[in-house]
Amino acid sequence: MEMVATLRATSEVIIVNWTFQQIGRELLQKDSKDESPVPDRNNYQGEEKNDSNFVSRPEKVGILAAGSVLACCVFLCPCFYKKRRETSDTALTKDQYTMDSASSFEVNSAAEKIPASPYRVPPSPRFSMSPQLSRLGSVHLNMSQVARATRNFSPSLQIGEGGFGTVYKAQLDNGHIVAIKRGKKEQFENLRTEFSSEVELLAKIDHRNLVKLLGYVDQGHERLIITEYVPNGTLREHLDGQRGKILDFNQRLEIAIDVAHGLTYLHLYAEKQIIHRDVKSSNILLTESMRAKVADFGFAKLGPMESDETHISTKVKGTVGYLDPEYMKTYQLTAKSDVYSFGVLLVEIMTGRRPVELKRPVEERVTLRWAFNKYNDRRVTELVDPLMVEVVGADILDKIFGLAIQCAAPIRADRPDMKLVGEQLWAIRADYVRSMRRG
Ligand SMILES: Nc1ncnc2c1ncn2[C@@H]1O[C@H](COP(=O)(O)OP(=O)(O)OP(=O)(O)O)[C@@H](O)[C@H]1O
Repeated sequence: MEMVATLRATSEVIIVNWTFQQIGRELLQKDSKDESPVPDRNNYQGEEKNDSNFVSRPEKVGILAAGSVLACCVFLCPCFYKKRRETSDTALTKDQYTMDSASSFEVNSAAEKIPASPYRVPPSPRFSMSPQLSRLGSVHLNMSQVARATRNFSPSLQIGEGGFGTVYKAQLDNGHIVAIKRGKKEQFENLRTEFSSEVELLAKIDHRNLVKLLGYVDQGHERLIITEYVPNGTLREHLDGQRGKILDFNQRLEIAIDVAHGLTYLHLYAEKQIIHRDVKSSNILLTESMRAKVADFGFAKLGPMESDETHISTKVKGTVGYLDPEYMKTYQLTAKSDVYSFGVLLVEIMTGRRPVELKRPVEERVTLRWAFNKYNDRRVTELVDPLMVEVVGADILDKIFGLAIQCAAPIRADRPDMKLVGEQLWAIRADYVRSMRRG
């Protein structure tokens, strides 16, 4: 495929753990010495070396993740080492797709260089929203109204739990159903950034593929974010078969297109560019008609402000397994980091597999790498989620996996932008519909 033919794998990707950066580097360097060059099936100039940390499934953790990631690396490096020796003659870049641990995390690194913006909340011990923000959102509640709506934060109304806090389904006095995210009290100080980030960014966006902010409460020790309620669970739950009917191929394609549209809006059409930084299947919520909305802007960040700036330098945040290796290595964040995560997500949507599955045979544990191998061997039909009943033509699958792999290219310059990704997915869907009509 032409797009994939442009892939270049040239950077050495460094392990997640900055606290133990040096040790991690040494491990990886030792490991990577045994790596064979990795030509892609078309034109892959594989020199990429990557990190090798495994955990079983994505979950948000704090800075301690760095330590656990290193621990995983220490335990699992021998597996990689062995594997690489065993398969040194394969025509595949092992290291390119080894970004594999799966916890959300953040790491202190280079100083943040985001220019001041009228939307950013200045740090303050009491943490209050700017006057501008306090007028945003169409739902204005005080704490007693919130208590009524959530029946005093009744566990029976709890619909989820994340790094920021607990999410409740709530009914307002006017009958509207909303989701209320309540910040964890014990993380009061840590929440300041995440809360302000989420509120500021959500307040500025209005797109059918992005979860809408309706209001917020910042009172005493309460941090509450009120958003539209999206009733049909997360994409991950659907892929796991926890929500009844298994997603068919067309639904999966449409979900991918919706996510691409939501991200395109954030990157290109929002008042200021917004980089989500935590694109993953558990942050994609589905409506009853199976349309997708991107949620959870807790890690989102404004993109470069000046036209001559190519990136912002900032802490590494996100979920391991979906994290852009170039961002991890350089601390340089661009919209292409979301494109990388989207590539991982697209593989997940089509295969049903999480980015990292430790219970699999070693060569299948990193889903992206496994998919790349199959793609390279022209065996894409073996990648399709076995729960999906339809038979999809190899040509269509080839295009989808080719696009996903292009999105997850190790070098950001090789990744398409989200707008192009959406267009490509549309074209693939049109091909698919035509092929269905032909029977
Ligand atoms: N607007 C919403 N409508 C319906 N359900 C929601 C909504 N927002 C969140 N949820 C549910 O609550 C769960 C927790 O959401 P939250 O964004 O707090 O955490 P997360 O994304 O799962 O984890 P983390 O923030 O640690 O990455 C989601 O997985 C989802 O099931």
